[in-house]
Amino acid sequence: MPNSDPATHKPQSRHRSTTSLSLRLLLSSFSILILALFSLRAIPRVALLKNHLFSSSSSASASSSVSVSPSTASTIIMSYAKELRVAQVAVQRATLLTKRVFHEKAKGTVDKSDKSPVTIGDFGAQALIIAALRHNFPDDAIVAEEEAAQLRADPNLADQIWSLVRDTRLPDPAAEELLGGSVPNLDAMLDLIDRGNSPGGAHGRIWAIDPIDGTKGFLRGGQYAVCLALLVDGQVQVGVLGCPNLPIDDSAPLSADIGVDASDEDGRGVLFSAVRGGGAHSAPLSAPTAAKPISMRPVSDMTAATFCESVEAAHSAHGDQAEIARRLGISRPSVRMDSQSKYGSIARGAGDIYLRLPVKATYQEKIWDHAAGDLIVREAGGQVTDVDGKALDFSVGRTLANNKGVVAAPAAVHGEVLKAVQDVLRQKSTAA
Ligand SMILES: Nc1ncnc2c1ncn2[C@@H]1O[C@H](COP(=O)(O)O)[C@@H](O)[C@H]1OP(=O)(O)O
Ligand SMILES: [Mg+2]
Repeated sequence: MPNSDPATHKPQSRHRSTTSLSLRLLLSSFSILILALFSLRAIPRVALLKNHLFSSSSSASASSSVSVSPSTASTIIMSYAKELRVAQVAVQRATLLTKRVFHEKAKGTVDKSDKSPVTIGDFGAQALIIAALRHNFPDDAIVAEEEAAQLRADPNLADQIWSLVRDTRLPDPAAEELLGGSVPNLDAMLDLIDRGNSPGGAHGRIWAIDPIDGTKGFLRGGQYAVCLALLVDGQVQVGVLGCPNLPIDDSAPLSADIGVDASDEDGRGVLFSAVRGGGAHSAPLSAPTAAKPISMRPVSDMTAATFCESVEAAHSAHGDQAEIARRLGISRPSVRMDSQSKYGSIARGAGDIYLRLPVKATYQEKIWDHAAGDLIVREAGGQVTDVDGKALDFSVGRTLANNKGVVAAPAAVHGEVLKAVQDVLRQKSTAA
């Protein structure tokens, strides 16, 4: 029996039935595709699949980002939309506190057990960020740099921090409400600070916080950053860096003196953020939602490249880094600045390369010093590895125990930079 049109009961032509069959086939394949896309979207690890499919093989196991269409990027960002929003606003609020301390002559500095400095700004910012995370994601683990033991033994110091935490509020009531509002009292503040004691690891959701990265820069009046990242099963999925003393303007040149006598006035204060697979963005620190995409600058002429390094010679080997730059033919002097501001600066193409060669063989980098910056650079088109060409491994605890040093550069030239790093290190070990 030929098919008949139910409306007219007239027999349909063969051509029409073939067309409708193809149309049905086309429609069902389309629905399967849509269903597949939706189920991927339901899994926050859609980006992981994308990175797996497209990951660069130019340098060992390091992964770098690839460009995706704006609609794919926004789908990926949607997977972590709440985490991103909370992280951005939590960092913004914490910088309101750090900026107050930055302008004080006395910053309530004490030495930690490892002799590194910590200020009332570090403790206060950590309390505010953890309060926001606990309010929104009570089941997530937290790895944060500071602990409250010293404050419990020093009520005067604890009081100074409490008055800062109590009085720091975002001007936008809705944003403040998103973060859960004020911390109730001093004891609650101390407990919050101590909530950052997770051992880290390869499983589950773990936030990594450095409340003031570059404390030495903060004390000197240089660059510093408030850093927050979300790791899921050991992979960085969200990264946010608040840099109060960097220019808002992504195209502002990286002046040689950017790391000294910094200020947070006159067009300064930038918020970098990234969601894995969704690209990297920057926004004024005062307006986190006004984010614009950023990308690394292509390096067509290595001699004109700008490389960034720590101010502190104890944190990275200036001599080795100068030799690497010489081998690469880089003619400009390095730009020195404290903190993960270096990652943000190369991610937006103000600089090109970030080198962090180990000074002490035994030092293990901390995950909170790199997680956000690593993702932001990779999402801006960069590649980040250690000196052996391995991707930074955030899955082994509070430190990057499987890595030595950091080499961050645009993906296209990372191999060339890494080769220079390895040549210099090989030469040094042969000479020793
Ligand atoms: N020997 C070291 N090598 C590398 N990084 C270090 C060393 N000692 C301290 N750091 C860390 O360097 C970070 C600052 O980096 P930068 O030099 O890029 O500004 C700080 O978080 C600091 O950690 P800590 O806070 O424990 O002192
Ligand atoms: Mg730090």
